[in-house]
Amino acid sequence: MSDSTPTPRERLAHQLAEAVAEALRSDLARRERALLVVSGGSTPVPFFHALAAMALPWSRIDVTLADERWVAETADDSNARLVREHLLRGAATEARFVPLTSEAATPEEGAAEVGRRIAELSWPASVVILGMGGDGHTASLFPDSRELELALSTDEPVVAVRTPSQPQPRITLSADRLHQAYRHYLHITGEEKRAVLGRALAGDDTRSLPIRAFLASPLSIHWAP
Ligand SMILES: O=C(O)[C@H](O)[C@@H](O)[C@H](O)[C@H](O)COP(=O)(O)O
Repeated sequence: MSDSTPTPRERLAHQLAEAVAEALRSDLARRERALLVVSGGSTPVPFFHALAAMALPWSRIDVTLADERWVAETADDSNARLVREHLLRGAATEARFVPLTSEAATPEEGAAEVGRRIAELSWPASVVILGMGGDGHTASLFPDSRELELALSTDEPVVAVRTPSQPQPRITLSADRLHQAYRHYLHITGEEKRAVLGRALAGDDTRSLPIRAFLASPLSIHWAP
């Protein structure tokens, strides 16, 4: 295989970027603005690069996050920083990015303001991109979070989340808000996550594997080894 041959994960990233770009174009043919909700972590980076290179009317696209760590945008683990560095570049800098943090010291104090900001976007979203962790979490819906029940049941747009397995306090779009989209794409890679997804598909206890909150409605699964 020559160096220029894309890896399966690179091909996956490009195929997903093409699907998302087509979805955005289709929605923008009938509405003034379109909303794209993306997840953080490491998996999305090649997808962000591929999408940023797509020819789109970026000035008519709003981008926000499925969740965020309550850290400054200068922090290494800020999802807003990840989006600004890897997606909002070139023509895509014209997109309107709406972050999930505020000046408040904690997500609990900032949730009302962030919730108002999120609620003002052009819902239903055109696309929600979900990732998944090895524990079956998606966004910041974690099995060991004491706010999981609330995040799965509230109609508030965002929920402040404290999770023993995570070093930072977080804020997440609620499951109800994440469901308010025309399309949901799950972007995962590797054998471990394929096995987790297989377990999730074989059961129905959402609290143990929160990704299950999105398996009962249309979900386009994008996986590469
Ligand atoms: O803020 C985050 O980390 C994400 O929103 C989170 O839900 C992510 O999608 C999974 O943790 C998978 O992360 P990786 O892509 O790094 O495996």
